[in-house]
Amino acid sequence: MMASSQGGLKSRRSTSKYANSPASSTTSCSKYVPEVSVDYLSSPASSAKSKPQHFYSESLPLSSERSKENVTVTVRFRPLREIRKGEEIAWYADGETIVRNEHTSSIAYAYDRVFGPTTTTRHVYDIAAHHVVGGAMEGVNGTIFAYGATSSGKTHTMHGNQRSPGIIPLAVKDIFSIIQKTPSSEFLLRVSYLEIYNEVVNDSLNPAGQNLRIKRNYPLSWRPTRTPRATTVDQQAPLKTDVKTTPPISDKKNPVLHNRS
Ligand SMILES: Nc1ncnc2c1ncn2[C@@H]1O[C@H](COP(=O)(O)OP(=O)(O)OP(=O)(O)O)[C@@H](O)[C@H]1O
Repeated sequence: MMASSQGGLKSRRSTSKYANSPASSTTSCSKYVPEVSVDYLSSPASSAKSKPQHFYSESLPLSSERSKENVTVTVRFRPLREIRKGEEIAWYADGETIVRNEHTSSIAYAYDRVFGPTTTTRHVYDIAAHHVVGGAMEGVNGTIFAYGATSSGKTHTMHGNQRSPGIIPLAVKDIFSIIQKTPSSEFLLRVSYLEIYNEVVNDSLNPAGQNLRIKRNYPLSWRPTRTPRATTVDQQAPLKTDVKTTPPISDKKNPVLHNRS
């Protein structure tokens, strides 16, 4: 299953948040546009093991025109390859918002959006993710993450391949396209790629960055009065994938990764 959220303008050059297994990217503008971030989360859903093997659920944000909610959940069915092994369809997409049980039709669940097995990742992106990326470029925090049982299609959806790029490459393409169309602004892009597996955080881009410690980006003495700020994974060495379109912005709040030792 995947879920996404959007909301809350970031303060200018505020600390970005990370904590994902596949990827996260942060974009900020050094002029008047506040720092924006797009985070991707995806992890094997151990709790979802009880689900039928062929049930693929995934959530992504819906376009703001379609939903006024800040958090939206969508489901994407992947093609049932297991049918060759005798597996049967247990759940199916009944229209655009309902997942219905094949055997007991009265059992059904409603989501913000349901995508059938023939839906392309591009379509999923356009409907469910594009507006989060656009919002992030305007300073609104956004998160898109995939959640689902093993082999349900999280990697296919988020990462994809050359023929069918996933949400992450499509988002990156959009981000650069927006940057190109905004010559009056300067941008700093940061990308980190982390894996969280069995409660252990590893930097997928740096073999030395294993078993990382999760830190908070506010002092322990400080207690949030309203919305808590995000917990971040800090990194000791500069991120290998920094893409700079301007001289780096000096920001003491930028995260630093530390090995857990
Ligand atoms: N929408 C889809 N269309 C076609 N093939 C798909 C689709 N979704 C997933 N697959 C295929 O199903 C298989 C499992 O998908 P994938 O590896 O993305 O699952 P996963 O959820 O990332 O699994 P794991 O949690 O074990 O890493 C892959 O061979 C993938 O190519």
